[in-house]
Amino acid sequence: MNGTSSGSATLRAPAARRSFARPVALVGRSAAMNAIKSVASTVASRQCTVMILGETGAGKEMVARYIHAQSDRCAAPLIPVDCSALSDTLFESQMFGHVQGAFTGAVRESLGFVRAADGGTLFLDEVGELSLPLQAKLLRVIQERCVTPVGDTRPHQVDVRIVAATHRDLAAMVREGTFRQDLYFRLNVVVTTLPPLRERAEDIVPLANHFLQKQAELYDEPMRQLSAAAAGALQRHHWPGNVRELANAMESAHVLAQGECIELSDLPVRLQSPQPASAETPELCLTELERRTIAEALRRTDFCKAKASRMLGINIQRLNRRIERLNISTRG
Ligand SMILES: Nc1ncnc2c1ncn2[C@@H]1O[C@H](COP(=O)(O)OP(=O)(O)OP(=O)(O)O)[C@@H](O)[C@H]1O
Repeated sequence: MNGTSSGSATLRAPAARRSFARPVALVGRSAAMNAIKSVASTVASRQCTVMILGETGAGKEMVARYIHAQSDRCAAPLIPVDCSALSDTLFESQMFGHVQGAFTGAVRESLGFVRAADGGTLFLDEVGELSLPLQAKLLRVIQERCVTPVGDTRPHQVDVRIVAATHRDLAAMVREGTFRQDLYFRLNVVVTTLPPLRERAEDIVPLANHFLQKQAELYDEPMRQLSAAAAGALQRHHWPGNVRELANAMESAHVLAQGECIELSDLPVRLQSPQPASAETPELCLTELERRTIAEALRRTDFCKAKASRMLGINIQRLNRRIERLNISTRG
C-alpha cells in the first residue's frame, strides 16, 4: 500500500494541514465495485465508521481512499495507520501525539495520527492485528473522540471518520476471545466487502489496462494493448495476490514487451499456462506466493531490505514482519 498523505505505516504525523482533495480512480465495473461506490456516496456526508473486509491486495486501502475522496471531508487528510506496526509502549505517542520534551527523544511536538486526521479520515489498516490492550485504548478514542497527547494535561476533541480494514474474520476472533466484542460492534457500523479479484472477473481487464496506462505515463511511452491471448490468460489466473499481483504483472509485462502489444509470452510464466484446478486452499496459495515474491525481491536486491521493500511497495517494518512470519532467509 502506498500512503499518499504520509506513507502507510509512517509513524510521523504531517506537520501542517494541506488540501488533500484529489480524485481517486477506483477502477472496476463489477457488481461488487458498484456496491462499494454506492456505499461511498451514501456515507459521504456522515461521520459513520466504515469497515472494509477483503483479502490481502484486494484494494482495501484504495477503497478507503475512494470513500474519503467522495466525502465532505476530502479537503482534510486521510491518515493511514498500519495497526500491525503500532507498539504497545509507544501507542499513545503514535496515536495521540506528544508535547515537546514529554520524554527523552521528544525533541519537538508531534500531532499523532488521530489529531493529524482531524476533519478527515483515520484509516485503521489491519485492525485485526491489534493486541487486546491496544484494542481497549482504541475503543476509548472511538467512543470519546477525544485524545490527550503525552505530556499534556488538556484533552483535545477530534472530528474524524474512522475507516477500518482487515483480511481477518473478526467475528471468529471475537468468538476466540482475541478481538473485543465492544470494539467489533463499534467498528462494524457500515460493512463493505471487497471480493477477491478471481470472483470479479469483469474487473480484471479494466484494471490491467489501468496499470498499463500508468506504466505508459510513467515512462512517457505509448500504452501497450493486451493481445487476446494475454487477456484470456489474465481472466483464467486465480490471482492469489489479488489486484497487487495484477499490478506487478502489468509492470513487468510493460517492461518486457517488445512490440506494441502485450503478448502471452510477455506475462509472468505462472500466468502463461492454464492453472490446474488447485487442491490447495487460497490461503495456502497466497502464503506461498507471498513467500516466493519476498524471497525473489530479496535475491534481486542482493538481500538489501530497504531496496526489496521499495520493490515490493511495502514499508520495511512490514517486510521484516513478513520475513519473520514466513521464515524467509535473508542471506544469499
Ligand atoms: N479498484 C482499483 N482501482 C485501481 N487500483 C487499484 C484498485 N484496487 C487496488 N488497486 C491497486 O492495487 C494495489 C493494492 O491495493 P491496496 O493496497 O488498496 O490493497 P489492500 O487490500 O489494502 O492490501 P493489504 O491487504 O496488503 O493492505 C495498490 O497499488 C492499489 O492502488
